[in-house]
Amino acid sequence: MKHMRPERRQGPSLVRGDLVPDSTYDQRLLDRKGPTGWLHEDPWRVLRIQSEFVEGFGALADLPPAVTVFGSARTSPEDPDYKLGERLGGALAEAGYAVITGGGPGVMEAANKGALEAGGVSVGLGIELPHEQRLNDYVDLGVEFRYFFVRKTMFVKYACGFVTLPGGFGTLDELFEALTLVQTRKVTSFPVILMGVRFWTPLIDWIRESLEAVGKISPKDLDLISLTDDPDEAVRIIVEADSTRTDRESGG
Ligand SMILES: CC(C)=CCNc1ncnc2c1ncn2[C@@H]1O[C@H](COP(=O)(O)O)[C@@H](O)[C@H]1O
Repeated sequence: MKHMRPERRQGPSLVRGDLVPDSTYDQRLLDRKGPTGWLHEDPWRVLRIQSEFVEGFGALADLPPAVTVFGSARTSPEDPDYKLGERLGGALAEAGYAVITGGGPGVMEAANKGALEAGGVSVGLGIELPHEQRLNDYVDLGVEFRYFFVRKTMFVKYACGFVTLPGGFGTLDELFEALTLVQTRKVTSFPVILMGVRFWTPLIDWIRESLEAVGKISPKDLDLISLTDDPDEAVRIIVEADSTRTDRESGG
């Protein structure tokens, strides 16, 4: 049967009938007075997301081995956790690791400060948030992201381990994403270290009693988490995992 309906080829797509628009993509692109809604439509967003990956990969590809540090944005410089973050950043830098954080205030700032003052590479991967905010002053290499999921890829791709200090929802989200990636072997020889024994012990107990005890995780999954208050111990765990990975990759 012959189609009498109007039709239009649009690149790889064919549209007919009521789906044929009044204008073409080119017209809309070139019409400076036209609507700007397309800037916020999904195909355009895909390009923006792609560009965020390209920018991130480009900025971070030449980093030395790095460790990502997570923790509360709300920790004040007087809080002992801030000191802990600083000491950790310093110890990582002295061991030759770049320190990556979310670039914000609190624990992120503390870890960046420690790394910078110890002469290390201090990296902040910022995120666009509803309230105005800038990268903390101790970031030497900063990349700003619009999309959380792109930024999270960078946290994992350019690190050989995660250290998590006390924090809230953001920190827990990052911690459990890391654990899931290790549990499902998307990343291997990748230590996940919790610092702040008093803060984390109730969570570890809950995981043991409410997840492991009823089979929601396997007993060995708990071994994926290390718990310490000592920055040097955290560094030692990372160095050890690093050499295991290097041995494996070189067939040793
Ligand atoms: C004062 C304030 C709330 C600022 C928020 N500014 C932020 N800047 C950068 N990363 C952030 C920020 N808030 C949350 N995050 C991300 O989520 C984690 C902290 O979230 P939370 O404070 O634990 O839940 C950080 O590791 C970081 O990656």
